[in-house]
Amino acid sequence: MLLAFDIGNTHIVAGLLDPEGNTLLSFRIASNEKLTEDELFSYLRNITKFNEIDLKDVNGIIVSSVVPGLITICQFLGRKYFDIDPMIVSLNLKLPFGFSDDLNVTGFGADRIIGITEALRLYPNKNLVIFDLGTATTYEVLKGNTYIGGGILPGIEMTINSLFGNTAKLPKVKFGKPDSVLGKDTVEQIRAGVFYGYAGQIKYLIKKIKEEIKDPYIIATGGLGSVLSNEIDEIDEYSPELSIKGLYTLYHLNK
Ligand SMILES: Nc1ncnc2c1ncn2[C@@H]1O[C@H](COP(=O)(O)OP(=O)(O)O)[C@@H](O)[C@H]1O
Ligand SMILES: CC(C)(COP(=O)(O)O)[C@@H](O)C(=O)NCCC(=O)O
Ligand SMILES: [K+]
Repeated sequence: MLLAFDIGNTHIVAGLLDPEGNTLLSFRIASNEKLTEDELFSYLRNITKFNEIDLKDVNGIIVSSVVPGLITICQFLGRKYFDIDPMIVSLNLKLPFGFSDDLNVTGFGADRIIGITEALRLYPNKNLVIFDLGTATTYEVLKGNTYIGGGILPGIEMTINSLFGNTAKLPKVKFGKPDSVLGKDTVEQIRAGVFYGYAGQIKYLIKKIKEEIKDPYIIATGGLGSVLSNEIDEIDEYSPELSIKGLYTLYHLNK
């Protein structure tokens, strides 16, 4: 059984996958740099116990992280509780894709590597666009199995938080599809502006990307992707498990 960690700036998504790559369990905990390996293990132990999964069956660990400090915690956990040195996702691993020559990929996010890896396994013969809507939103553009470029923009909740944090009178609102673009009070007007404004940003980005590559298949993932994907018909698929499955695929490519 593979223990996989997808560590983002808001959440750690942990997954346990069987030898065939089926997800037996996945859970989320807050990305907190003060987390210790003992706390992480206690979450893991309690949640697997509740789901009647035996941690003794863990025979591999892989970690994708965009929070450097939390990589170390996963390494301590692997060594202390499993006697396993976790595989760390980076550009040094064997990847199922390459980068076009004009790119400088220094510091390329590990979360982006695993999303691309899984999207390519699912759709090996298509031009691909992957939107990962998390703390930040990223998009990746692939021509066949060559990464030709992408983008990064503030995540949806970051947009809401910055509106709330930088104004005296605006409340923090919950992201979601409002009834109308015409908000009838302050809260509805924030929800309308953020929801349709963010959808518009993604739609325009897709329009511009389609000027660069022909007939791309467009996948969205990330915690904030589901409600937005339903609104944007250019998005072909919302795949919440893309990252965790990408960790399984990458692990077996490098084991
Ligand atoms: N099951 C869930 N529980 C809590 N938050 C969720 C859940 N699914 C999605 N979210 C939303 O996803 C956001 C985090 O998305 P995620 O892709 O995990 O971010 P990151 O990878 O940047 O840490 C949270 O801010 C939350 O709004
Ligand atoms: C852009 C990101 C912060 C997104 O991470 P997340 O929203 O999952 O927390 C992450 O991919 C990252 O730290 N990237 C490094 C810079 C780069 O990929 O070029
Ligand atoms: K992410």
